Amino acid sequence: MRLHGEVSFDEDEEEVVMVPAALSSPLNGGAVAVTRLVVGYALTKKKVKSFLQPKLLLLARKKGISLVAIDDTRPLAEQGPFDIILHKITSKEWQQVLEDYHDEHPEVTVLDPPNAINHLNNRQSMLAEVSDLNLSSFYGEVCTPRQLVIMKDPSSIPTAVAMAGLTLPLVAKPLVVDGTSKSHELSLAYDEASLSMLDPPLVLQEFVNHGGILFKVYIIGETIQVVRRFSLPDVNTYDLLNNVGVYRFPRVSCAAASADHADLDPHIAELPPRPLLEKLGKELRGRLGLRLFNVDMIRELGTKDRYYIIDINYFPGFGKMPGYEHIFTDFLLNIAQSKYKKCLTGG
Ligand SMILES: Nc1ncnc2c1ncn2[C@@H]1O[C@H](COP(=O)(O)OP(=O)(O)OP(=O)(O)O)[C@@H](O)[C@H]1O
Ligand SMILES: O=P(O)(O)O[C@H]1[C@H](O)[C@@H](O)[C@H](OP(=O)(O)O)[C@@H](OP(=O)(O)O)[C@H]1O
Ligand SMILES: [Mg+2]
Ligand SMILES: [Mg+2]
Repeated sequence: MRLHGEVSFDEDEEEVVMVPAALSSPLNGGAVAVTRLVVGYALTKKKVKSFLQPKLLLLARKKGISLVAIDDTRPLAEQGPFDIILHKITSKEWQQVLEDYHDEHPEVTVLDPPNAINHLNNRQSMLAEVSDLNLSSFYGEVCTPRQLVIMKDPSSIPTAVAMAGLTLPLVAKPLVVDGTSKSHELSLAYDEASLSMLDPPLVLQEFVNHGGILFKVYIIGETIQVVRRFSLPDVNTYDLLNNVGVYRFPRVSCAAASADHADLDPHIAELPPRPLLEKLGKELRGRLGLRLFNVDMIRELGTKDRYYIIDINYFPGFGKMPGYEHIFTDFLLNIAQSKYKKCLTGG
């Protein structure tokens, strides 16, 4: 772990060494460590507004964490030094800058590695990582809806869906997830013929009735927090028989408005069991190689413990999580602590 090297003397003439937060114990020679953790961030304006809220900035400062904006008009190598780089920029140029920087500075923690994030930028690879989870001994079964990727030729979609045996209705989702509003333009298709009106590349995912409530499972390192959100309403047989066509629907479930206090059927609103979420979080961190993400999970209507993962988001709207400022600052400090311990033990 690199010390930040700023040595100064406080009023008691006690040597004070500016070091990363991990070095919170007294240094040899009696110098008292004044801890400081430098976190460089590369985020969009929208993300800075939603994530770097005053309560986070204040608490970070109290905990000795400096959050420093990375200037994308200057070479990254001329900025810093950083202990951690936090980012959510999708451009290939930025990914290359970050990878080159990390080659030169392996001691800097990158949250999260671009090649791991890329898995979530495609709705096929996103769920491929979780299609074979075997968590049934942990209070429930977690799977993914059947889906079909369509790369081109809209006219081929009805036949492809019939051949794949997918059950209507289907949710049509852009294949690429790149942070643009287009990647969130979803539609619900009620009949096969109408599918030829869709615009590939896309993924067609079987719609699973789930009582109109979705569970957002936020994961920050080893911390897991689940909230309820309003979701699309169920589609019953009558709806299917009396509707044709493909209908765009607005972004649902990412609104901050939680459904946690709504008057809901307990069978629908009951949260997934904690042991299941803990096991799921551990599995996904390992499989995805990520520490900052959330999972959209639904419970199939009428079942007690059959869950579907329908979406995974990198660095989502943590600012909507109750108490996120405490969770996130502790997460950053824990990274520094574990690096410091590795330094001490040569681990
Ligand atoms: N297979 C499905 N079955 C039932 N409902 C679904 C399914 N897929 C999506 N939905 C509904 O559509 C909403 C949006 O889907 P999804 O989360 O995949 O889109 P998104 O653009 O990635 O959203 P965000 O990233 O903002 O969470 C879900 O919150 C849920 O309400
Ligand atoms: O925290 P939830 O409720 O899940 O909402 C998030 C969405 O799931 C993400 O898809 C958004 O990220 P992108 O808009 O970059 O895809 C993300 O946008 P953000 O990165 O601007 O916060 C959030 O809207
Ligand atoms: Mg979602
Ligand atoms: Mg998403």
